[in-house]
Amino acid sequence: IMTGSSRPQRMLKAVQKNATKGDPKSVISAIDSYCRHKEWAMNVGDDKGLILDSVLTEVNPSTALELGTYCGYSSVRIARLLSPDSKLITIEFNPAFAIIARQIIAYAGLQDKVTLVEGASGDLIPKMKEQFGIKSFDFVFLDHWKDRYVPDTKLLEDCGLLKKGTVLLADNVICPGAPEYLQYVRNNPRYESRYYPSNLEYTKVEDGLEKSVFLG
Ligand SMILES: Nc1ncnc2c1ncn2[C@@H]1O[C@H](Cn2cc(CNC(=O)c3cc([N+](=O)[O-])cc(O)c3O)nn2)[C@@H](O)[C@H]1O
Ligand SMILES: [Mg+2]
Repeated sequence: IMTGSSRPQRMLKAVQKNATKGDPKSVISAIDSYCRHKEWAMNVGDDKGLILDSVLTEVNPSTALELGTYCGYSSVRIARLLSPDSKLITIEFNPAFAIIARQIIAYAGLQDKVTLVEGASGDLIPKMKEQFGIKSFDFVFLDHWKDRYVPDTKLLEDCGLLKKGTVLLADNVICPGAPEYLQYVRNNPRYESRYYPSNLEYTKVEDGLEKSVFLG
């Protein structure tokens, strides 16, 4: 049996202790402060989070997809910026993480804007149209296993879930790195790609986000 708390459980405790219920901004800063000062965790973080915010504000998506929920930090960052009738679908296959993410998303008061689906992205993407009535996504945030970025991007294309102008934003393209993904989107006439330099969450290590616009 597993005893003691997990890192995600401690992160949730920090939110419950330091954030204000229904206030997404306070949830974000509670997690950032905990992960910067107490215990590192693989959230996109505050530095790259500002880039995520600015791309989201520019795109203003009606339907957004996130691959790799983890504890819900970026789900909260994304959902807080969505306009009233817009939705975020976030896919997470680790049930222990999903339980925590649901609580953190609910603590921020964003449960009505976020649908967390448990399972592997490769299995769930083909079900998006029929199960969730999605025609196409306006925005996709990739933050799951780095070797799934290319296959899942191809799957989104093949399932007709990308339309002209859909923006893909990929985390960790430098650290831990997603070299095949950079190769794929940068040498592909169907994408217009741009790199946003930053640093790995809560560290001075170089990392960044790759923004790729699907040209149809
Ligand atoms: N195919 C998949 N489908 C659904 N969920 C998935 C899938 N692969 C991983 N996940 C989930 O993403 C969550 C978070 N996650 C992300 C990664 C990959 N990301 C990293 O490994 C990472 C690693 C560092 N790092 O090591 O410095 C920094 C980061 O920002 C990262 O995103 N592994 N688990 C986990 O809960 C996992 O179950
Ligand atoms: Mg990441």
